[in-house]
Amino acid sequence: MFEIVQIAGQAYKGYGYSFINGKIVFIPFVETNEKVAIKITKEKKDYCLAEVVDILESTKTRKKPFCKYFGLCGGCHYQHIHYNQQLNIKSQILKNILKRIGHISLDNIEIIKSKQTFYRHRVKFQKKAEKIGFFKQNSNEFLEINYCPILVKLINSYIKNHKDLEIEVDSFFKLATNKNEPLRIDLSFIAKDAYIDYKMGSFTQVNLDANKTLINLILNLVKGENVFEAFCGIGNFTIPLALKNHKVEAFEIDELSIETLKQNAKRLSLDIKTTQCDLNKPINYKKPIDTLILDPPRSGSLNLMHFINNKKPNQVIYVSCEPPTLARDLSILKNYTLEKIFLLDMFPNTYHFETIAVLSLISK
Ligand SMILES: C[S@@+](CC[C@H](N)C(=O)[O-])C[C@H]1O[C@@H](n2cnc3c(N)ncnc32)[C@H](O)[C@@H]1O
Repeated sequence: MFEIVQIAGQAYKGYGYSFINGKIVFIPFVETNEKVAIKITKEKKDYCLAEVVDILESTKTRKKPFCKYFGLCGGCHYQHIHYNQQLNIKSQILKNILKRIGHISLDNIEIIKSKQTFYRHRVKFQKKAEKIGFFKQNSNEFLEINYCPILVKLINSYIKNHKDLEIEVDSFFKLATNKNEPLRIDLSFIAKDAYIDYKMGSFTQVNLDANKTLINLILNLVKGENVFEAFCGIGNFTIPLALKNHKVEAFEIDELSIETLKQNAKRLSLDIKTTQCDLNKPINYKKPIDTLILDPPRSGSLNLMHFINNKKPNQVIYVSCEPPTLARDLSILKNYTLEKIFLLDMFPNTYHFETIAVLSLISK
């Protein structure tokens, strides 16, 4: 049975929402104010999921998606919406989440755009027999692809030319860049000939252009000499900060990442103290901190919030890929004002984005 609804607003994770008999219904690939015919696909106690059967009235910001797999593939959520409107939606969603979960009201979010296609440098493919693909939207069903306009052109050429090779799916980029050569983050925009070499297996940012913007933003924001950096990975921020003469101590759980950071620091003759540790456990750190930077996984970091409340660094820079945990964590901080929030669109055409929150201590 079909229902006709008007889209009331946009929710996180790419959905629009509407209500049927007071119950919220989440619908992908729509935009606020559109009138659509939908079919309910899942009914839960508190909400329903639905799919669009027909668009009866569309918005002016709707456009034709540029990828033939859009709507089938689980990767993109917003190709049907003009880019500036995607940014408005993301910023509104961030504001709503900060208010609802963190009780934080904000007038201003500074939006930083990035390149809309061919930006992704790393990917995890699914493989079925000799075929390469992704999972379909909200399922484990395989979808064969021969092209992805979100991935960099190098990876696309690899899909075309080497489709029938036996490959480890998460080593795809390594193979595409010639077997065992180390991968590289170029830092020559900070210091001549500077770079970070790394191997597959550690976390790295997937959009290298937007990553440059992120590094520059952090370098411009950081105040003071002594920096405590939590969840440092392979040193994506650590090495640039040390190149700019900050005294950084970096903390991370992953052994390979810490080893990679150390090797890169050694080659660049940088004096960086690293600690391999689980930041969910109590942190014992006695030295003064001017700026604390954290870039946790999606789960956020309640433990770091308690550490910050006790330690009281002058400045906190929180880099987050998951607004709900960011909002939860910020609401716990005592004695800090939120100076600025940036929305860096690292993942155009998907619902994902990075948020950078800058806070300063009100009083010790
Ligand atoms: C979002 S990444 C950020 C890495 C780095 N800032 C970058 O830009 O590449 C999060 C990092 O946190 C690390 N991590 C996850 N859980 C952790 C924990 N409990 N303690 C310490 N580090 C952790 C991961 O290994 C990963 O390197």
